[in-house]
Amino acid sequence: MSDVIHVEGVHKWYGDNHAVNGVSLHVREGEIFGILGPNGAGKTTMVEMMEGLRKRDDGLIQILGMDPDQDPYELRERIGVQFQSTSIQPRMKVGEAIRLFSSLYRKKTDTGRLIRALGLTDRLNAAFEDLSGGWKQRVTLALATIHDPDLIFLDEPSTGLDPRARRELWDLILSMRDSGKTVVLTTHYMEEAERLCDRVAMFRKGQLVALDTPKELIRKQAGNRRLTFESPGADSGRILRLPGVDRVEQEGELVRVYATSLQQVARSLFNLAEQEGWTIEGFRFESGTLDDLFVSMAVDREGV
Ligand SMILES: Nc1ncnc2c1ncn2[C@@H]1O[C@H](COP(=O)(O)OP(=O)(O)OP(=O)(O)O)[C@@H](O)[C@H]1O
Repeated sequence: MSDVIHVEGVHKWYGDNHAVNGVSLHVREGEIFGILGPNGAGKTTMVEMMEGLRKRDDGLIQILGMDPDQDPYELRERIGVQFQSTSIQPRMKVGEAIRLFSSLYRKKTDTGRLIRALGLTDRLNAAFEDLSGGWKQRVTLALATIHDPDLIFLDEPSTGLDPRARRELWDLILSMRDSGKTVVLTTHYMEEAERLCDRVAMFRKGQLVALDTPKELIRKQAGNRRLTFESPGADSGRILRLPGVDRVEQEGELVRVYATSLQQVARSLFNLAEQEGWTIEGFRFESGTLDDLFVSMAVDREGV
């Protein structure tokens, strides 16, 4: 598989703020590549430098073999960028928006097919502002892909959608990959990244701190597995001092214990409960999620 995106040692400063700090990564043809990180981590800056919307200060970026700072117009024909729904005229009808966007590109495509694929046939006469969140996202997806781009950038595509609309949108994104497109997706939802992404890049304070498949990221992360139980009397301070425990979370009666060796910690935990006279109910082992990884990375790096 060839690389569609090649980023090498890229930096961006806003005054003294080192917003992107020496990032290198490759995105392969036909994958869904996730970009994750807390607010202000540099995700938007990184993605917009790839799209040719912001200029880098240092390093190399090649998108489909082009330098976005040198060939922005050529690049625009080959990539699709999903705009926020707020950038579309509220009274514009769906069909009008599709015709308008289609006229902006040299490449002429079968818009009828796209309209059918996204299920928009019955919505062509609806004004954009009258659509629900899920339909608005479908329209912005149609507008981003109207010129049949090879590479599609999606920025938090499922924000504000209800669970059903989110799942439908995920199916659409997966079908794009199935048809050979490469998708770069920025998201705050770990579940979205786990479900959709072939590989995930985690950003923090302008740096790339991890890059792998969601499964490998979770597997490699020490202490990302946990055991969970309910107990009215559990003392999280005491549990944290048990050998092998990395972290303890307590929400009311619910306790989550993160550890590398869960078996050993489970034994000590039951002993502790017996000594201290508190009960353990609903005890279970749970495998880690990207959410856990995200939190533990934030904790590690903040030193909290
Ligand atoms: N146009 C700008 N001018 C000055 N500083 C900026 C600009 N855009 C972003 N920044 C700063 O650069 C850093 C990275 O911001 P960026 O928006 O790229 O992060 P992000 O990870 O996309 O955050 P979010 O998830 O909140 O969108 C932040 O400290 C932000 O305040």
